[in-house]
Amino acid sequence: MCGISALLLADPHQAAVTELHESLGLLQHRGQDAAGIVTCGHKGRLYQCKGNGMVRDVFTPQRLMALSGYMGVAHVRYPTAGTPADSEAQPFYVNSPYGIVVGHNGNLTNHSELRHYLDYDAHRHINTDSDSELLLNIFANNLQRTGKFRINEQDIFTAIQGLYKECRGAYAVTAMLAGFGIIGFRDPHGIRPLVFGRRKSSSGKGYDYMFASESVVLDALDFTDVEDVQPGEVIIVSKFAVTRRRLVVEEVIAPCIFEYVYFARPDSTIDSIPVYNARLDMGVKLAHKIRAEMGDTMDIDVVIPVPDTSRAAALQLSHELGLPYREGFNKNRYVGRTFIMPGQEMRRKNVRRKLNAMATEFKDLNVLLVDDSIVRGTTSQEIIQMARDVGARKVYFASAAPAIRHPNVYGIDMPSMKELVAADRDDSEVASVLGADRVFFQDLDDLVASCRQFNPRIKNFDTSVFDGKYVTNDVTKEYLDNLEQQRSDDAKAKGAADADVIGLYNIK
Ligand SMILES: O=P(O)(O)OC[C@H]1O[C@H](OP(=O)(O)OP(=O)(O)O)[C@H](O)[C@@H]1O
Ligand SMILES: NC(=O)CC[C@H](N)C(=O)O
Ligand SMILES: [Mg+2]
Repeated sequence: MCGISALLLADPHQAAVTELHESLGLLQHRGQDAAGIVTCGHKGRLYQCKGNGMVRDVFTPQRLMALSGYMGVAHVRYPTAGTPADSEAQPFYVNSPYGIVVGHNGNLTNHSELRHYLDYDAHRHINTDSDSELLLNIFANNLQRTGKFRINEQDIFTAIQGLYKECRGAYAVTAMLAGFGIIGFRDPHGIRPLVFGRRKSSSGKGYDYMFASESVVLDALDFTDVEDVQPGEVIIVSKFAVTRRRLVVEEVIAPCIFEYVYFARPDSTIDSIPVYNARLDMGVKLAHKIRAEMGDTMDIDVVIPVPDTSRAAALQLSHELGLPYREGFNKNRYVGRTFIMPGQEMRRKNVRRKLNAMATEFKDLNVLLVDDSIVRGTTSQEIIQMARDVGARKVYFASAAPAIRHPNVYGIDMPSMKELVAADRDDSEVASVLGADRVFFQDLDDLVASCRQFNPRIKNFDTSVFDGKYVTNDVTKEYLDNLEQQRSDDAKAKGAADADVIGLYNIK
């Protein structure tokens, strides 16, 4: 998952960079590998700073001061395609036509085809292995075809209409045309989120406009009239007007359900579903399942969350079961999310660095640990052991999401079935691998109901990691086999040398 934003200020003398930078701080949980901002100022000149690292590492005060201009695009990266190279940090830029900048959240499922097309037919040079650079060049190629000296909104709609036909997979995009304005659009299935809002300009004249992956950004920056960009919709904000059109209305709209389980911040609302409330309800439904399965044999003394994301579900679960809730694991606030870190060894070490079990909350007790999900089992395996080390008697483990048995191809880096601990195991086998006395997984229908109750207009979600049903029909067995070969941890470790490539973008 990545985080994206774009901002256009009504007053051309104000600087967008401060709030773009702030937006990245608020979206850091969506990508910890790279960060970048491109702004556009006087005479349509673009200013860029991007590279590998957390937001706090990439942007020094001096670098921020150099990013002048009243509009811009920003990005935090969690790679799902290409390599971890600095050169794949976003936003991406091409000079022709007009000067285009793009920030992409998602993953294209037909990138090989697009790469071939851009090379052989469109004759566009692609400098990295990133799928986002391909998306940018498809957009650029389609804009080029309009052949205009100066483009207008209709030309942009036409170019994105073409892109919708050509790019398959998941993409929420923020873009900027030099001197013209900013654009936000979402793939026709609405797999990845994007919100849009406005606020009165502090200059007293007109409105500022902003796009962001999550509503928390717009809330924090005092934007009002916040709404979701609709699947297949394009919103263009120029210096003079806001123009929007829903170019494609797909039969199946399928926002990624993993946003509600794990990715999004709890204080965000995505597609009219408040993430925190959905998580609370996941806890209620999971409690019902545990009660039904354990019946009179229920011997749990205490419910303990696995910080951070599971807290909401665990709290409500304990309430529903009438059991005490205790924060038995203390979290080191300076260690980021471990699931989105690259490489199993790094993830494993960081679980230990991040969470510390407090003996007083475990000693001689039967504990129920609650997490939002079990993916590779890295976290659960480590913390079950920690709980035992400090004297827990029995350790039960419950997951607010169902067992994850299939790869993700839409922007979460879970490409390899072999790495998923529940891929070919039943619940008791998973319990034994994790070292738990018993595991409980949420039922998929319950997870869907927890989210859908807040917006019944959404008939489907992308639940592919649980049921193997992919909303784009190009995800075949052959595709998944290839993905496994190219992006498993082992494959990525072999290509790790690429991480040193700076390419055209040198911030050092
Ligand atoms: O089974 P695994 O492969 O370990 O993946 C699942 C775990 O990873 C995530 O935590 P993470 O530390 O990334 O973030 P959090 O602090 O937001 O919970 C998630 O919340 C689970 O705890
Ligand atoms: N997680 C994402 O949204 C990743 C975006 C893009 N596929 C990349 O790897 O940079
Ligand atoms: Mg976690």
